[in-house]
Amino acid sequence: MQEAAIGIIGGSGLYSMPGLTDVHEKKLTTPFGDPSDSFVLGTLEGKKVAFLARHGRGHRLLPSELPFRANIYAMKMLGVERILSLSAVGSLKEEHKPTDFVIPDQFIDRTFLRTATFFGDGIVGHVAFGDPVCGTVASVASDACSARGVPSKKGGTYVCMEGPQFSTRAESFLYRSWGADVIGMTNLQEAKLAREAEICYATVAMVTDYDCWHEAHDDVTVDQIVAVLHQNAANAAKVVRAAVVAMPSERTCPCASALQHAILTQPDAIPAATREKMKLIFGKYLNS
Ligand SMILES: CSC[C@H]1O[C@H](OP(=O)(O)O)[C@H](O)[C@@H]1O
Ligand SMILES: Nc1ncnc2[nH]cnc12
Repeated sequence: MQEAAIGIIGGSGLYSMPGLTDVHEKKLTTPFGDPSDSFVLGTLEGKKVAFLARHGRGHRLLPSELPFRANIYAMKMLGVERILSLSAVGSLKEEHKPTDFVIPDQFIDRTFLRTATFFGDGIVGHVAFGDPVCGTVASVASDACSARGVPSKKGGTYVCMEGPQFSTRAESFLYRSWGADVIGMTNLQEAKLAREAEICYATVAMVTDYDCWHEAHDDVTVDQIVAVLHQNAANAAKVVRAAVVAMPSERTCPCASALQHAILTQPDAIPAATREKMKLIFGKYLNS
């Protein structure tokens, strides 16, 4: 049974979803271990949603410690078809001001300590990732910002760094020279795994700071991020609600069939244990 069609992942400063009704918690375990926290299931604007606090309630998990595979696998267990992620980001461009929202459509990977695939253990595959974000969910999120009067920009490149330290100034200048828009530590692995799980994914990136490149602004600190996040929280909740209302029920994007031409391994060469472990993700393509 589908327990929720829409998943919401709350990032730094967003550990619950205001306005949820009929709330109950569900603790899930997966072949990839436990998710960041229990899921909070409920109804938002008449639709069933599943909320997960990315770093756990109480903010217990570093970006490098996040159980990305368990989180996305658990979303799949719940029947989630679309994930809307909320994240704090630093701005790499003057035009993206603290409290503005950006809906990224590209990523640059600067992580090195994470596993970001469901493939392996005898099953090999490669999904297309040229467009790493679902166009439908990104448009819905962007329109929701406009409808709620939140300054936002649709499109932009998110640099995903390992952390937990913030960037050096040389790195920040480098990312600016690449034309990147925002920087954070969490979204790329979620986007990759959601694509492999054929779940649509997009992020509302909430600008909290100018990292450390801007001469007229102090270098980023957690205090500064938390202060801006408090200002952003009400806007984040408004945008999520508007996005949930507007999310179409049918999927017409390519995300739903991302695995169709991705698997290389001959079905009879896949170890039985891997086939069993991964049937929720790959099962419909392993029938022969
Ligand atoms: C709170 S400072 C850095 C921290 O904030 C962002 O988290 P999230 O993406 O979960 O909102 C950033 O990625 C870092 O993990
Ligand atoms: N400047 C920054 N760098 C990395 N992650 C962030 N999250 C919020 N601000 C950030």
